Amino acid sequence: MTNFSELNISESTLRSIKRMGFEEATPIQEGTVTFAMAGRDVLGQAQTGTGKTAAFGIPLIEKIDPKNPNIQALVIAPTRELAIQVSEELYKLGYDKRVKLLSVYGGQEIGRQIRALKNKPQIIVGTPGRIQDHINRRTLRLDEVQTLVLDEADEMLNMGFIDDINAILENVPSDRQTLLFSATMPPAIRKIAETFMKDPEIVKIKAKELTMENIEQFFVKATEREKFDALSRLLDSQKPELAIIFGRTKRRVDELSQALGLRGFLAEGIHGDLSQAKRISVLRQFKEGKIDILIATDVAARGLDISGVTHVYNFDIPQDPESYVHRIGRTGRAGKSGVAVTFVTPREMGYLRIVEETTKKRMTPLRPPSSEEALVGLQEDAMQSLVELVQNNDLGTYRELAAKLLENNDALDLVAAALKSITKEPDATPVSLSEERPLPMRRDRSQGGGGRGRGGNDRNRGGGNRGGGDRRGGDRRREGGGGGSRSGSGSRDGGRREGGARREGSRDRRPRPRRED
Ligand SMILES: Nc1ncnc2c1ncn2[C@@H]1O[C@H](COP(=O)(O)OP(=O)(O)OP(=O)(O)O)[C@@H](O)[C@H]1O
Ligand SMILES: [Mg+2]
Repeated sequence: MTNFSELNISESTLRSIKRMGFEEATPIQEGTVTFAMAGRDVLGQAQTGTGKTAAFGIPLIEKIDPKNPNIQALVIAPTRELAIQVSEELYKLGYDKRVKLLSVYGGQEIGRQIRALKNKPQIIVGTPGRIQDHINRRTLRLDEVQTLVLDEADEMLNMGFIDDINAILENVPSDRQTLLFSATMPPAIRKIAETFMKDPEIVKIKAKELTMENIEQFFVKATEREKFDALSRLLDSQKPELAIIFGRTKRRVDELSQALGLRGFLAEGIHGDLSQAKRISVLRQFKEGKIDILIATDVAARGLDISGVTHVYNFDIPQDPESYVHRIGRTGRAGKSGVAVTFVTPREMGYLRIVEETTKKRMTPLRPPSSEEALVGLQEDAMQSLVELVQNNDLGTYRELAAKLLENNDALDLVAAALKSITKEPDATPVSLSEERPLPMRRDRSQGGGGRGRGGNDRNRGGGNRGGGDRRGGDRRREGGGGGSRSGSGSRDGGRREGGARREGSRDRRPRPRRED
């Protein structure tokens, strides 16, 4: 690792970096900063959680002329949450230079954004739909933009944002510098690079595996019906500090959060049908540890940096390996360790193997504890805490109470009763989840081309309405934003697609909505 001071970075930015607590530059930062500060376009790939934001953020901040009141840099991100997070990181990086910055995304009142735009921000971070909306309203002028960043460009492509991005770029000078980043580089990214970039320098951090080594990866083979009990026993035994559970559809997320709530877990769901305010508040509670389990569709999988996520559970195996990489990458960030557990039904095993081929890493089979084993584990915890209390030696008046109890009771019975009362016995409250249809049988990635085989027939095969799920999650392009446009924000985009729709309720055969939705 290299010290930031060796990278020709100005004093003010170095001060900001230091304040952020970064000591040494990560490899992607070293490579990107060097090439980007020399004016080159950069296509950057490095594993999840390795600091790609600052990798583009530092050269971007360095290039801003604080005396120039125009918008000099534009950062486009696929989801609202990510736009907010990236703008926070840029704000910190640009703090000492007094750089002015604004984030614009769907679901937030557009009038407020228009007023804020009049304050002459120098950097805009936003989601594609809302940026375009501002361009159409002539409230955003991009003709002085010198740096363009596409964070998670392949995801934006998957979400169907290509037209929006093309339209945005028509308003950005062609002699700009373009920086493009992701942890995965599926084939489609090459097309984006050719379309949007000039002779890009590819900064690819070589790693044996696509996923981080410090994430332990397991899989649990279980039928659809067994999955929930297996999950709740695993949560009891693994006791994650903060966990993210990914589900395939919005319905799934809602049902899982209710079911986990019934079993006494502090869990909340997040997906694109929730209002923006709700999404932000759930994320905040999770970051503050007020809830310890976040259940999400892929909306949270891209780029979100929440420190302290110890476990990621894929309650439903993702359809494509790239999603897997981004999902599990929410743990094991910035050098920390993490655990990822993927549930897979017997007929989905082919998907598991495809994921393993892509990541070049085998997952270890894991058998969740039986309910008896789970009970034993929890009883051991109870014993441990009793022993610790004894060792702490501050039982005060409790000793007198104990002496009184011992006058009329058997000592063994008393200790057993104390243990029983503090053991958190596994909660077997019955819950009902609608069954998700397993992914179609598939043993190879023959769809090629688009990297994730968008809209492939097998994705829709066997469609039909099951348990009402399609009514809620049927439109894969709308995930992430429906709430925004319907909540009367006055925006045509309403953030309609921001948030990772494509895999949610994708069994609907309805044609995709046009972009005015
Ligand atoms: N040089 C550094 N030293 C220490 N911590 C760092 C450094 N650079 C970044 N970080 C921290 O590491 C975490 C992950 O960074 P970031 O979100 O930029 O990762 P990423 O590579 O973009 O991941 P993803 O692929 O998931 O988007 C952040 O909390 C960030 O503040
Ligand atoms: Mg990132």
